[in-house]
Amino acid sequence: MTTIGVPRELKDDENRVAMTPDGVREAIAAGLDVVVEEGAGAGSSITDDEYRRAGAALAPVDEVWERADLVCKVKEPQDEEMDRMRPGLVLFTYLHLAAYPEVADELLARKVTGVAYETVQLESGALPLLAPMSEVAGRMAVQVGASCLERHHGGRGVLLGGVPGVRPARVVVLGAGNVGWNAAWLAAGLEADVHLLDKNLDRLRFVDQIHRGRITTLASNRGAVERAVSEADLVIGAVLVPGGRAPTVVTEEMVEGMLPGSVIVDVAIDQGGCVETAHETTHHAPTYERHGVVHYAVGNIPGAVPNTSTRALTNATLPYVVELARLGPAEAVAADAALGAGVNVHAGHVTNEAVAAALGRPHVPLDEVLSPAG
Ligand SMILES: NC(=O)C1=CN([C@@H]2O[C@H](COP(=O)(O)OP(=O)(O)OC[C@H]3O[C@@H](n4cnc5c(N)ncnc54)[C@H](O)[C@@H]3O)[C@@H](O)[C@H]2O)C=CC1
Ligand SMILES: CC(=O)C(=O)O
Repeated sequence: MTTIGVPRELKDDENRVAMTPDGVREAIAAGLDVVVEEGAGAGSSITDDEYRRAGAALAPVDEVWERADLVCKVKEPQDEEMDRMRPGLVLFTYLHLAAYPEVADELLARKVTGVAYETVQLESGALPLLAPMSEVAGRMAVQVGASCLERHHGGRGVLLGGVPGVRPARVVVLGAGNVGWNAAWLAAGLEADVHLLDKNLDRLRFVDQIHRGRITTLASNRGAVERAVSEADLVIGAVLVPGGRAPTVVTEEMVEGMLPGSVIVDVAIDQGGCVETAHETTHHAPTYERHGVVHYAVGNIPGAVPNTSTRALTNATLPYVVELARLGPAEAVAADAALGAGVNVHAGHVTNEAVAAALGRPHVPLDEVLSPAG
């Protein structure tokens, strides 16, 4: 019988866990075994007893990694976890290998099958396992941006919604996907003056219709970005090329032209960031100042609201976890092309084309190295 392992997360201030007790119940009902690290749910306010009642075995960390055929995590493996990577292990988690090439090197050398939540992709292009955390991060980007704008946090001292007689903050959102739309929606709800940019005009049409003009939509190009950013109190970076490194949309020169005390929240930092002056920060030390502009670029934003995020994540991942565990990776990717797109590395090869391009490594088509017949 396949065993699913769920270890505690080790990334800085990462309080999510990869499976809820309800998820465990469903996996057990599908005929699988689940072993959860003792205390893994504590950060999400889930007790060991809740996991036990759902049917999981609780075990110390070494036993979880040793017993599991499929390890479900939230974030990319940390340095302390690398020695646990072994040939044939299936690791299902956010990997963001374009931003963490050293993690890719380890997974390749250790011949792990690395299935990345963020590149599981439906035929429509949708990213069903990135979407829930993008919804959380987009909404949080507005609340952290509002806080960074406060004077004692280094910001311009502007209230997002203004007050009668005083203009609201100008919020510029780059990318109208799941992060960007959620951010724009929340900022508009707080009565900010919201400008949303994307290269995809159909997406802008959709947002415009839903919000009936309440959000100003703009086609994204260098000129439009430069003008929008120069007038912004808060800029939220939310562009994505699936699997690839984030394109630089805001250059250092544009940052130099921003208002003193304005704020950048670069949510796309987990793919390398779309603002040239952004580098990854942590929940412990989330901001720094560059050219008079406050930068916030936490790579695991939803980790700050784990009660919500853990549940939203399991809601989306569970069917794929069960599919992978029941069928094994070869049968599962043959049965579901969306999962195939999720396989970034297998048996020492990079099997996702966009990830290979971002890493500057050769791409080996998945069906050449992982198929039911093979
Ligand atoms: N830091 C964190 O904790 C988190 C980060 N993210 C990241 O946020 C980013 C955005 O994710 P989603 O909104 O889910 O992606 P998405 O695919 O839903 O949306 C991305 C949008 O960017 C647009 N785009 C691409 N290139 C562009 C360009 N040059 N100019 C303007 N628009 C462009 C696309 O047309 C698309 O509408 C990703 O990198 C994702 O990994 C998501 C969740 C948490
Ligand atoms: C998407 C991602 O990297 C996160 O939720 O942490």
